[in-house]
Amino acid sequence: MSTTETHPLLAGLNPQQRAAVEHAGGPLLIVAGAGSGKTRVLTHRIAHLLGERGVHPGQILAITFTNKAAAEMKERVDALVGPRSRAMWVMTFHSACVRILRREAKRLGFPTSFSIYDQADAQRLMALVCRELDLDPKRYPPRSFSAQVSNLKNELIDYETFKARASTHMEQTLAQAYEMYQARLMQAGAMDFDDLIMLTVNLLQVFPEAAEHYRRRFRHVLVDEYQDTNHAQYELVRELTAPIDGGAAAELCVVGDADQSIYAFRGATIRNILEFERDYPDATTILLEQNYRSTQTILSAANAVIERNADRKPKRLWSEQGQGHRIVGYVADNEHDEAAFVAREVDRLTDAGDARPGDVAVFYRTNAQSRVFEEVFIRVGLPYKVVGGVRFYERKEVRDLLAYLRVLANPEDTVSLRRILNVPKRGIGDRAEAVVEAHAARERISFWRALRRPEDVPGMATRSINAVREFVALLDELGEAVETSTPADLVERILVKSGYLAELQASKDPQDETRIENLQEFESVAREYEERLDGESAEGRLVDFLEQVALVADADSIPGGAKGNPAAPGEEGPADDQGVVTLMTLHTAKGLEFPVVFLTGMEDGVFPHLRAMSNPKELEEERRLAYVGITRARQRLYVSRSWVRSSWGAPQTNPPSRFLGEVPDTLIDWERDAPSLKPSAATGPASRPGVRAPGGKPGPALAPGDRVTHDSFGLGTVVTADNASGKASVDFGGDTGVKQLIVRYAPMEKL
Ligand SMILES: Nc1ncnc2c1ncn2[C@@H]1O[C@H](COP(=O)(O)OP(=O)(O)OP(=O)(O)O)[C@@H](O)[C@H]1O
Ligand SMILES: [Mg+2]
Repeated sequence: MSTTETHPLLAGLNPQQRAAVEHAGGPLLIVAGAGSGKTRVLTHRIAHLLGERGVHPGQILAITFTNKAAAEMKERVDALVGPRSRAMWVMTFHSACVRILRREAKRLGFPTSFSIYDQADAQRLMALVCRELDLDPKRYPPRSFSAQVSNLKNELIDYETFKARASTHMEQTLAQAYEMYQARLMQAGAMDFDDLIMLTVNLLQVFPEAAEHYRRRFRHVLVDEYQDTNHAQYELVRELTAPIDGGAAAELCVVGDADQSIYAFRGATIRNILEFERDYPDATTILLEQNYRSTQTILSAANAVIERNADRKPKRLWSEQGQGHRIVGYVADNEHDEAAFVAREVDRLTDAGDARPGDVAVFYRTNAQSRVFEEVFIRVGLPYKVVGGVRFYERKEVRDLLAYLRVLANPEDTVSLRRILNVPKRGIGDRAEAVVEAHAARERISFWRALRRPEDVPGMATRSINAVREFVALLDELGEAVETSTPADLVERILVKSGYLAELQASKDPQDETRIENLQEFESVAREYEERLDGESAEGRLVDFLEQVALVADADSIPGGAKGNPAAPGEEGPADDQGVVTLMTLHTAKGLEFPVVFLTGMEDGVFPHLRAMSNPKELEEERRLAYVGITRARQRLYVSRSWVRSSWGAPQTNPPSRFLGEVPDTLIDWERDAPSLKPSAATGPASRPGVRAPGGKPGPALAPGDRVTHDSFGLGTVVTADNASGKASVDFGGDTGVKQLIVRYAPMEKL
């Protein structure tokens, strides 16, 4: 590679990558395995468009899958081209659609300030609809209806179409619920997440002027993680890149890896990538084969696993990074021991100067698995953050506050309005709510309009009428402040004027203290939003603020992000920062990379997920998820499983994950390949050299019959104790029953 004539932008790219960056004209598909630089090609391509081809940033639409990925891509482009990147749309499908729909909402019969219902809101609304239709929740579970409607929308099937072809009774009932659900959304001036995509596609299909506008605007459309687009998103891309009158279509560049498709359950279809060439006959395809991320050992493991999937184009990734470290395996006694092992290893790596906490990621299959890691990490003082999962925006108090804000932005938002009707308690009970609802339905007026004239509602008690009047007056008063206040000031006003804060402050429940902290935290979210406006006035920005919140509150939300936690993991982190360990699900890990990765819970029934084990198709999806997990690691990979794991509070033993068996033995060093808990085991991990306890503090020596007191479980009696392994089972009686504890980590004292 001669560097003398190479533009700096193109240095650091291999010939295939360079070709992809320089390609001009027809559609471009880049298919390649993990870590081969697909995302890097996208960012460099954008920089090249701006720098070499005179493209204006406003003409670029770059789509990523998660907010996190969008933020990272923006950062990378920013580093390459500077503040000019601001005019560019680098965002998720959902964010891009919101932007389009805000401008065009009127055409579709929605107010410009339409609300966005996330999954929880959508499920709530569906539950209301099912109740209104008098459906037996056992036979017609609202959650399942909500999921099915979501699937239909991902396939761009509206309720009319579905109704016309519904044949079974079940389908007809679903069609009815779908129709009413849409009507209620429309009345509320709200869209759910799937509507954002579907309605944008509708808009582009039904209004040629609108379509023309966006096709002329976006001359370059780039999509990362294309393998995870669903049908609706696929159509959206097609619409945006259709030829314009008397001109050419926008340039389309998509990158993806069929082996990393992990969202089939959300309607993503690998078809989109496998058949791109058929759908876009003049497409150019570029393959990338060199992996720049991982050691050969890690790649070999990933290749060995993914090879088991049928129907895939074989490809072999190679790396120039050498074999590197072998994979380290660990069989834990239980999930606490597994977490302790991870904590210990992180300690060891940091002490040895081999890694910083910020270099380390811990992956697990389901959100719930984070809790034990959190507990153990807190106990040993290992700093961490959870990405996704523990959802700040799903906490009750945060949702209540959001509901207030949404009602102020749009009082027709009935779901939100009903949520806060009696929160804090103000004497508007279920009965009053029900009569208002019935009245609204009879008079064909909105809930809000009915609420404004409580004296007209038949069957309302005088006391309720007064309570409703006060509530309406409160909203009117708050509503007057919307145009003149900043979102953070509005938050404060709501908390004070509604009495919400006072109620929490008066409470003796320690949980309510946490609630207050969360509300404070929310206020800082609003303040941070205002700071990001860069001097622009924040007054009257409620709708814009809510939109941003709705989007981060989506599946990949980063709760810690609101607190300004250390920046993104990996190469982008500030150099002087030790960072913190990142905990996340495998799904969230997509597209990211870390020097050190722990793949935990490698057990059949956990990963692969129990649900997937009897279904070959789903099992293949789980295997792709394993491939995603393994290929996040740059230098070191750990795999662990637990001998016993509690499931619904009861201990359960799972066989090792079949994916472990698919990794060649020669690649793994088992630090421990059997649990220490087996009845006859005389020596435990504590007695082994090289296995240190973090903190190193031995627990109290226990014997059966000893009395102990535990911070959470209270008084208990030791049933069995194995002082060599440091494990004990303790009977706490009552609902708690017998618990398996690792004595040195348990917040427990011997009496
Ligand atoms: N030509 C190159 N020279 C040096 N480093 C590279 C090159 N191409 C990519 N890399 C580096 O390799 C790593 C992986 O790249 P990138 O994240 O773009 O891969 P990807 O194909 O998008 O992976 P994934 O499939 O996991 O999304 C990054 O750290 C990137 O900077
Ligand atoms: Mg990528």
